[in-house]
Amino acid sequence: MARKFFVGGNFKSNGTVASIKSIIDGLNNAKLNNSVEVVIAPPALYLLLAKEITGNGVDVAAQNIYNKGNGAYTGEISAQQLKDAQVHWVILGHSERRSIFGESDEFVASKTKAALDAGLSVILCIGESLEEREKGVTIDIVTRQLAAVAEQVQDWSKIVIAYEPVWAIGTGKVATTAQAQEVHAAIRSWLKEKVSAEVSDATRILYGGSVTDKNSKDLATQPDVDGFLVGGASLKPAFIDIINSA
Ligand SMILES: O=C(CO)COP(=O)(O)O
Repeated sequence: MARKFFVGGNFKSNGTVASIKSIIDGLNNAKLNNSVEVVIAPPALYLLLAKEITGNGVDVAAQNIYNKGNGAYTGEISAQQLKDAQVHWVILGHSERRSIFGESDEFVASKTKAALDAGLSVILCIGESLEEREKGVTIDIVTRQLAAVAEQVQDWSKIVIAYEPVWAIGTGKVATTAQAQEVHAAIRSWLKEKVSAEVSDATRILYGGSVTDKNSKDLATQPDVDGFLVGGASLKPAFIDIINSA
């Protein structure tokens, strides 16, 4: 089955009203390949602004939710609130959430379940650290992260997986096309074995970690690379070339 190429822009905790308007203006005025699904994730404070001004077929994602509904959870945003604000996507399990904020595989899985239950679509991030790669346990780590989700989630139709090796995030050290393809293929086999052949075939698997307009074309040639989750370069005009590299 043909999987629609997907490019996400994770702005992380970057931007101002002015700079986010200017990035979105750039996207609105660009000629974007319409066979690519594009989703940008500004910081939560700017989601409504982004929703209001983003056009050109580009959608908007949050970078996180809490796993409970509305209630006494100071500082958190619920899946229901995103739904109410017509934000249809959320990034979950990003390595910065896992490592800086101590989110466990189970917690990420419970947030994924909460998001799906509310009708949101999820960009689910997984990936190994440098130490884990050097120990040769990359596939064990990513499949452990996926297995935690599979314990709480049956329907994978609204999940896009982003493989983001931690050692490649924000370091300028991009995975080689072979390294990316090897892990993406392993993720797809795992989905086939543990979920279903249909889900394995249909699920988009994005690569993330130092993607730029210089390396995106090569990475996009790999059979199991169905798009990108872009950090730093999503804040720059080069993001448009990355979108169009499919
Ligand atoms: O973490 C990332 C996207 O979620 C990748 O970040 P960089 O593209 O800045 O390496």
